[in-house]
Amino acid sequence: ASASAFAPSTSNTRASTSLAASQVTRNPNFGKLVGGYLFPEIGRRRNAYLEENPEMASKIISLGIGDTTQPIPEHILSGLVSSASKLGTKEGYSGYGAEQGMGDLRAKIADKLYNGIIKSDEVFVSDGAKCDIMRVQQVFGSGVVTAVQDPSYPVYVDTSVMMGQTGEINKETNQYDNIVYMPCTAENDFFPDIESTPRADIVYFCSPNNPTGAAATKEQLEHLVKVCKERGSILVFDAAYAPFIRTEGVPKSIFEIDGAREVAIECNSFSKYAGFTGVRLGWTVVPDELTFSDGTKVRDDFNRVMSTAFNGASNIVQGGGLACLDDEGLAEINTLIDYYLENANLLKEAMESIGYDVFGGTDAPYVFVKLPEGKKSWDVFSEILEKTQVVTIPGAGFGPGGEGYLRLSAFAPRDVVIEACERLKVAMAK
Ligand SMILES: Cc1ncc(COP(=O)(O)O)c(CN[C@@H](CCC(=O)O)C(=O)O)c1O
Repeated sequence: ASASAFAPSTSNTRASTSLAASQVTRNPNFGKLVGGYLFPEIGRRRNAYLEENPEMASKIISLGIGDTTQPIPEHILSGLVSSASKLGTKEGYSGYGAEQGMGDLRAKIADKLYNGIIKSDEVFVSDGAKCDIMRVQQVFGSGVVTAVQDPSYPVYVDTSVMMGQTGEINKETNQYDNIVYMPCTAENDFFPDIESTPRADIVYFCSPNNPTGAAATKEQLEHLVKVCKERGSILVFDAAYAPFIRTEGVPKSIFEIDGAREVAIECNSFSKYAGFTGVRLGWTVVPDELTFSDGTKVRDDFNRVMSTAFNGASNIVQGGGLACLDDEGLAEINTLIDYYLENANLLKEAMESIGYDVFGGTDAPYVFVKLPEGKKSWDVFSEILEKTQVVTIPGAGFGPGGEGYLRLSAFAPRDVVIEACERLKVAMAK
């Protein structure tokens, strides 16, 4: 069992202390969430293990959370530093900026990353793709039906629950009522048979995918856009791992697909491009043509959320974003991504060498390992942690479709990846 295997998060337990309870009724949607968010739960279990085994602290290595580890390269760093230094001068100081982002950064994203197929005023600069997913959810509200790939990044489901779009979780299936789960399996190359799934208003689709590592082909994305168009659905395309795509012809943006402007929003991020996971810089593209059933523009409502509930991405960080998109910055990004892709290749080869079926890891920083029949991923997570002190992510944490798999992330330093491969080859040998 996936979610229910989590320790009940504090938000699910009634206050048992003597503190005087407020008279405020709790938002019932938060009570529907089962357990805590996946990644803090991984950290909790890691810490619980270390509490029991303090002597293992120096041995712990992580192939868990997809968090970058390589230092920010020189040119990109100079962008951050010079932006910060400017704030110390009269002529360079700036306060609140446009909530939608600096005009020249919006223009540079549209130009350098979309070759002009997107207009700069359709680009909204933010503090990250995860944050924008919740902002997009706020635009859609509680009255929509959401579809997700299964397995997928847990934020889509959890924010749908928080927004009141769902019923309770079905303890048998580990699926929330009123969410459409689109199975992504080894049998369908981790691309869902969309026609066979019920219509949803909003379809979240991540490619290259977290956790499976599958990068959808042009034909697959053309089909996805076509079905969304026919059904009047809005597609939220999460392209946070686009820079990892190296296979010729595989789209890096949904807007490479004809017709996407009428159906799609794209969330993206500098996190994995440039090691900005802690710097916090992302963007969302909402095309002018995208409208609701009453003809109003989705872009206008997204802009309303951004201007009402957000005061813009940091001016320092946006300076770093501008440097990322210089030729020197783009070259540095390529070098960083190559480094992580080599790590992914090492992980893939190591697990295949001991007889596992391994998916992803080619156009993505995640390797998705098929476990032996009947093995539960949370059990394997614990087994590996205890035997090898390597932190991984159980597939069940990404939805019921992830059960029976393990996600390994390629973001650790090279020597750590090599060490982890050696330990896993010993401990997981069939
Ligand atoms: C598909 C996807 N979208 C967005 C993000 C986050 O983008 P930001 O721009 O950094 O907000 C992640 C990071 N997922 C990582 C980290 C865990 C998390 O974001 O909760 C992971 O899956 O390990 C992701 O996997």
